[in-house]
Amino acid sequence: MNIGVVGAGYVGLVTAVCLAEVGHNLKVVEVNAEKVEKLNNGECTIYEAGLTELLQNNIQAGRLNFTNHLTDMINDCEAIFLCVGTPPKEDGSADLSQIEAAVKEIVAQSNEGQYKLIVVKSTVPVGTADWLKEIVSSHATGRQVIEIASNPEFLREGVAVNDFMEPDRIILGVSSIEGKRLLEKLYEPFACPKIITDSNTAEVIKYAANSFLATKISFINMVSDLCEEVAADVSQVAEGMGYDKRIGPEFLKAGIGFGGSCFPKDLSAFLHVGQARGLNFGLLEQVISVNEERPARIQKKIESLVGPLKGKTIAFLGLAFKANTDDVRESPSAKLAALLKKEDVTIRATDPMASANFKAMYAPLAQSMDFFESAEETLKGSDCAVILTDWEHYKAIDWNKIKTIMNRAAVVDARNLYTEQNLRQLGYSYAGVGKELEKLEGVF
Ligand SMILES: NC(=O)c1ccc[n+]([C@@H]2O[C@H](COP(=O)([O-])OP(=O)(O)OC[C@H]3O[C@@H](n4cnc5c(N)ncnc54)[C@H](O)[C@@H]3O)[C@@H](O)[C@H]2O)c1
Ligand SMILES: O=c1ccn([C@@H]2O[C@H](COP(=O)(O)OP(=O)(O)O[C@H]3O[C@H](CO)[C@@H](O)[C@H](O)[C@H]3O)[C@@H](O)[C@H]2O)c(=O)[nH]1
Repeated sequence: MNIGVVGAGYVGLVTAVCLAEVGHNLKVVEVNAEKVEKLNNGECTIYEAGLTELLQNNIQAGRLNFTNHLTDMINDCEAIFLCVGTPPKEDGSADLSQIEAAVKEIVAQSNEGQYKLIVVKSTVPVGTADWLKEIVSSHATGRQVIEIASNPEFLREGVAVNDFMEPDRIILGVSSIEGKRLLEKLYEPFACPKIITDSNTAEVIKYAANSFLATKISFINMVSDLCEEVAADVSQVAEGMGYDKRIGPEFLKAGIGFGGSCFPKDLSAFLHVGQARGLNFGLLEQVISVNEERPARIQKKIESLVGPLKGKTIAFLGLAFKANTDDVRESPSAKLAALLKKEDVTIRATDPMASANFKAMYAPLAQSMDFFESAEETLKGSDCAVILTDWEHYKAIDWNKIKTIMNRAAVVDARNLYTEQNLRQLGYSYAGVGKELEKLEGVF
């Protein structure tokens, strides 16, 4: 099938590459000319495991290309996926201006008489597809046959290719037999449950899924605070809860809280959607509030190990909002850095993939920080190491050697990457999240 994608960001690029991989012909329109040039040369614009190889293979196979102009692709494609941004407005609601502009452009450029399905993959509030249908009918000049469908995306950054190729489910919010048939044919190569529904239901599924996952995280973070008070171990609490099939083990890792381009913005938007209808969505307010307190809690842990912060040097291991991505949107590291800078702290920072993005996105803050390539270089002369991103290779750091180059042997492990006993045996003062095992040492 000939398919178009609007927006070559994290979702658009992965969608296009993966749909090309299963045999479709993809044309991607992206406003950023630099991205288009790089992508057509087979250069991946995001760090995502396995993506570069698939990008290059599919360009070579002639199934994938990128352009700056909608006119280059619009009338060849039966389905056009919208993968543009839906960032938060100041009041927390979703800004749909990129979606609106893209739909108006598609309508303006579409040939008359030709059926076209616009598929909204961006995360949008309930009612968006219906609103877009009104825009289409009020802007269509003649006999364009343009339909809107909703197909929310559930991929996670870092494992996006795998998530796209082997999804847990596919949600198809459609309003006609023609739209349903087209999407079923398009997704035929994917063997997973497919839920065919209306667009309102599809839109609610996406926000509800993200809000539920974020609720699990804030719940375990709340419990982890209690564990610290009563000398219990949150990792074992999560394990003990997770074996219950009704709860499940995923998304129960306590830490510095959730970040990224999705959970914070989608929770705010879902809260806004509920409140706008006069409903009690206070549960989500609490989920957000627990999450917002996490960086300050980590700051307190640093203080508990090194004393007053003024004039101290703190080493940040990790700037990405989680491992295996170069994305720093809503990164907890930026929130902690802003708090520590108020205390006149020197921050030395490193990340294997995300330093450049961090410097670009948090320019004024980043200018007051020092960046290094390796963890070892970053830790030199520091008073405390803070593990902020759960990069696997941080597990292999030789902390025995590092002790000799740090100013003080102290580690705050905001991701519970290490076992406290090991670091304490090496002579470190150590604080994880949700475990004050010092009190239990010698018992187990
Ligand atoms: N990032 C994720 O993991 C993820 C997962 C699922 C859903 N989503 C949702 O998908 C949407 C996109 O997210 P993202 O992370 O890919 O965003 P992004 O900012 O990485 O990418 C959006 C891209 O669209 C381009 N763009 C904007 N308007 C355009 C237009 N009119 N024509 C062509 N290109 C245009 C931008 O230049 C940018 O490259 C959001 O609604 C997000 O909530 C994101
Ligand atoms: O047990 C956990 C799991 C995650 N996190 C944090 O939660 C955030 C989000 O993690 P994750 O969900 O893995 O990353 P995203 O790539 O943001 O993916 C989420 O957001 C996407 C955009 O909507 C959805 O498509 C995905 O299904 C949804 O998992 C990160 O800061 C993680 O460090 C925790 O603190 N504890």
